[in-house]
Amino acid sequence: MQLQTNIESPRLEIRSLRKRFGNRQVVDNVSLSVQPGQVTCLLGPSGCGKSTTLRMIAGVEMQDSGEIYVDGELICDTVFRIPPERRQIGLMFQDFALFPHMSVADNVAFGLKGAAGEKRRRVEELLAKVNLSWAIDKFPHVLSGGEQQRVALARALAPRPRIMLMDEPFSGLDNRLRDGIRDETLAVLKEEDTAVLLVTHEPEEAMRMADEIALMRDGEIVQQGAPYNIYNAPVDKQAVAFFSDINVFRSRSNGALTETPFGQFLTPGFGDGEAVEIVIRPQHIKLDFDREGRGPLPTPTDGVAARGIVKRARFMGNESLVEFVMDHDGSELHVTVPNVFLPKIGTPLWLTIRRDRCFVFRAES
Ligand SMILES: Nc1ncnc2c1ncn2[C@@H]1O[C@H](COP(=O)(O)OP(=O)(O)OP(=O)(O)O)[C@@H](O)[C@H]1O
Repeated sequence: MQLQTNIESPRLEIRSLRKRFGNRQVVDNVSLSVQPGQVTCLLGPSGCGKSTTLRMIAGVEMQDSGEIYVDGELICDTVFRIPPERRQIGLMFQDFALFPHMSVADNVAFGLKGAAGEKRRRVEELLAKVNLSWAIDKFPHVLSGGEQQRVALARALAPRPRIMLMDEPFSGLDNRLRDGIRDETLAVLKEEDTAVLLVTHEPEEAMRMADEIALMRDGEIVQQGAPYNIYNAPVDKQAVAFFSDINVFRSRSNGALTETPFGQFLTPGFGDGEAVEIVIRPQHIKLDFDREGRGPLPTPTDGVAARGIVKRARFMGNESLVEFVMDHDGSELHVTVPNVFLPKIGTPLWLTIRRDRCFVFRAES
């Protein structure tokens, strides 16, 4: 059956999907949509319900409630259900397993219907797109991991799926290969105008691949938006921490202001005495030298400087990580500095925090 296309609607739309295993709500009220040629990443820690969401869309798992639409057509709710093989959805998983006894051409042609000549043309077209025309008559075992992955992509795309569901598709690959394959895969998927829902637990992968990120936690989508917004306007402390190491200062609001060793922060909307957490990433703390017990003068953008003593400094490749014990309360702060900066243990330095890069949250109980 050919599903009808409704131009107005997203290519994929899921509404309020829920799934429970035993007494655990594994997917809880998940809604999202993906447009053609767009990549949405479901990003979250292991066990948060990403794969279960994908399996419901693929049709291999039934939701307890909620609906799935493709181009505006209902393909599944709790009563009506189009079987998986008729959903025009392509799948790619980490263990993509090509058929070992079939040539590359036969692997790619596997899901294709129609005349032999037509099938051959589609196979050739896709192998050219993934730069594997030379491998058309080879068998999978003579190809590298990255090449096999590209064959798997060609195979999944061959029947022109309207949607591609990818579950950690690159995690089996060597680190050095991964970036190149991700970029090539993305280019081919965009060219084919496929809507992609990609599951990953790696923030770097989501930032690299996604037009939109849906951040998932305990079965729920806690934030959804462009990578830039998710990174720069996180909804809570955990959302900041998912993308990088964090520093947290705790204080209490008073008269819409919160005092910290780094100066005052505006905290409108917080009640008097309410606990506040100010969160900053290590790369947004600036360092300055100690001038006989004094630091730099306060500025409106950086607030007041506070002194810390170097506890440890390590070179990490692109940056150096310096750990401080702060004079004011003995707390530890982590700071990253580009390139090589390895002050001796015990060196006093002054820290200022970029106020525009701080996130102010209600303290979690
Ligand atoms: N068929 C099942 N029966 C019972 N529990 C299940 C089943 N499938 C998944 N779960 C549980 O549901 C939770 C979510 O699993 P899911 O695979 O969706 O998470 P995930 O976010 O994709 O994690 P991972 O990245 O580790 O695969 C897990 O705790 C898992 O053990």
